[in-house]
Amino acid sequence: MLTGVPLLGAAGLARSLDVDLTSVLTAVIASAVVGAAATVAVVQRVPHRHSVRAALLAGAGLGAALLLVVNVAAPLPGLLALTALGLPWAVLVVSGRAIAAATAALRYWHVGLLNGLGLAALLASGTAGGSGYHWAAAGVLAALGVLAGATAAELPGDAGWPPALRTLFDNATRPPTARTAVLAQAGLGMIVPGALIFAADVLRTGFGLGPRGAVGVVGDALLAGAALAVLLRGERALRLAVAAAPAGLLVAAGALFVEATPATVGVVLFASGLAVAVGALVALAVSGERIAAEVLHPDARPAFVAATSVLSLAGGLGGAGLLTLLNSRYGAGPALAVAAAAVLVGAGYARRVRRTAAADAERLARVLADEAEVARLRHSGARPAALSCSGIDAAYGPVQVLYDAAVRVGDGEMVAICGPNGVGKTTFLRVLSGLHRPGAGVVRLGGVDVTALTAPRRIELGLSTVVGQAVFGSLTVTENLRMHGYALGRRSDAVHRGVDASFAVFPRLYERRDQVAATLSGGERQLLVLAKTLIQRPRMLLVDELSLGLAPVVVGGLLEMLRRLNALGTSVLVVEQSVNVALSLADRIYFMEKGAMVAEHTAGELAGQPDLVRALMLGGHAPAEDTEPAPQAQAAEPAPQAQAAEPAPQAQDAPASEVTPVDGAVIR
Ligand SMILES: Nc1ncnc2c1ncn2[C@@H]1O[C@H](COP(=O)(O)OP(=O)(O)OP(=O)(O)O)[C@@H](O)[C@H]1O
Repeated sequence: MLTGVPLLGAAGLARSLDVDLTSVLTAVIASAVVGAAATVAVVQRVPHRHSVRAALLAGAGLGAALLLVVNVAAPLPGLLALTALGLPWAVLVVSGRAIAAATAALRYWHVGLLNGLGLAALLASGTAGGSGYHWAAAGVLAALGVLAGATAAELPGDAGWPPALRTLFDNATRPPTARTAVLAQAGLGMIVPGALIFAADVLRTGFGLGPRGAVGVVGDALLAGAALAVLLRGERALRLAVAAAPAGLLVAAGALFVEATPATVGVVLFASGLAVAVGALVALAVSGERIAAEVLHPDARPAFVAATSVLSLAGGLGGAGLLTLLNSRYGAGPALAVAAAAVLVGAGYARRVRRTAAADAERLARVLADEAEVARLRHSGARPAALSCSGIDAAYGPVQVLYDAAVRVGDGEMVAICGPNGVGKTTFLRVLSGLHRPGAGVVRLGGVDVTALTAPRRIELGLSTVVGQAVFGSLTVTENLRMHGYALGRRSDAVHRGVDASFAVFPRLYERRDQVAATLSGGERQLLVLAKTLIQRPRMLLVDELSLGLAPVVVGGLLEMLRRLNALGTSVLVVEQSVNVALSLADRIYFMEKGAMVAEHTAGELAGQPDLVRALMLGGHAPAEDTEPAPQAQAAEPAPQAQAAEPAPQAQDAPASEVTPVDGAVIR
């Protein structure tokens, strides 16, 4: 699969290797199916299930035995199947290991793959003419793919089956360093596999070698490249490889122009140039991957390996097509020279990787330290925070909105986030609930890292979000509640129990149980939205601007309901523009400014300190001596001031004690 044999070059290949075209295409398809199915199976399941691990190892062993047969009989399917089956192995060795061991394993997998390709090519050139593709072998390969798929399908998992490719890439590319490295694979993949296949053809046509001789020279070059890839280590390899890869390709291209030299010298020159280029490119890929692996959380590494492989395949197909095209139009030498230039451009990623790696590694260190803390808490019998997140960056296209944002909501705690319009509060909640993908950072629910999980999975884990007043207007209150229960996949008796529990907490809704939701007042609709969360019995509730657009008297009632939910054991995080509402509700308040949390205070610290509160809301920072807000903040940022100073409909400036709930009790 990694080799990504070019469909466009298949005809030339079939000719040069004396294998019929149908066989080549069948081999490509069979290998792609096996590789994709096995990769996806491993990526999704293996880190968690030992039995699957064993099954896949057995499958890979079987595949290896099969390869011996296929390699001897037909070289091309052998090469393809080797790479297809090699990928899951790589994922296996990388998953769940310490960084050093995983990166070493990754490195040697690449080297092993190169050696395997070289040996298979030599074996083929030494023992076989093309004898056509064995249909029986294709059947076994396809069966292996089905086996891998079936193994995965019967197991429960996070991403469902088939898993979304988007999820795979999302998981693999969260830190910028990993993103660059994954994308670079498309560029590198363009050259490596394409060049090999192309080289065999050039050796046949340019130097007059027979199919066995051509494949043999490529095999030699690959073995030499493998040796070079071992020699080029660490970060230095990035710099060396950037120079060596294009140089190697130019030497190979040059060999084609030196017509005066005996053919053997030309072949040696060509093969050595190819070896240098391939070895350097592999070293480049591995170094980039190694650095990326160091900044990736161990759980994300399998997805990373799979994503790089998928892009290599895409690059391989594109690159081989491009080389074939250039070769047919302008000849082999110019094609190789263009490839060298492309490598030079593509290799610029090395510098980018080095630029972002330090910051990403620092973030990962913080994440791992958090995890260690969660593990320690669990060990000591304490319950981890209901919700915690750190290092959250988020953007809409090129516009970054959140910067290293972090909050923590303890088990059973009620916490608020306050801040002026447009600072990113809603975006932050969207990140927490899984509706917006963060550029960086980690979200944990009850100590479990949910950053890579979809919104529905987070709901299953006990997270619920209240945004707006989303109800079905044509359905009654009871029907709305039931509908929500069924949508969550609850059984009928559980739904009925949930509806009864909601009515017990919200008697006002019980009174209107047969009224269609469209005729409810705004506050009642909001109550209905809150009641829906009761059916869900969330462990953690996120609430966005509960008070928005509602009269203070209605807001008071809603706040009381939130308190009841909290008393029933639900931890709550509310986003509020009104500090008074936040103060009347929360144990702690975070203040947000320009996408970052700039202050955190307990409600007790803020009580009776209006100047401090005003300063925090206007500038996001406490005044030095708890007096007037900093004058320069006022002068420098007139817009947020103006926005915040405007009284909100829910009487933002009214003291908390003046907010009266529906039932008549005074909220404090
Ligand atoms: N879908 C989007 N595409 C582009 N930019 C967006 C999008 N949604 C929000 N933004 C921008 O991101 C920034 C933060 O918006 P967000 O809604 O998170 O802020 P907020 O603090 O919740 O504001 P408010 O209190 O007014 O609801 C704003 O500048 C907004 O214009």
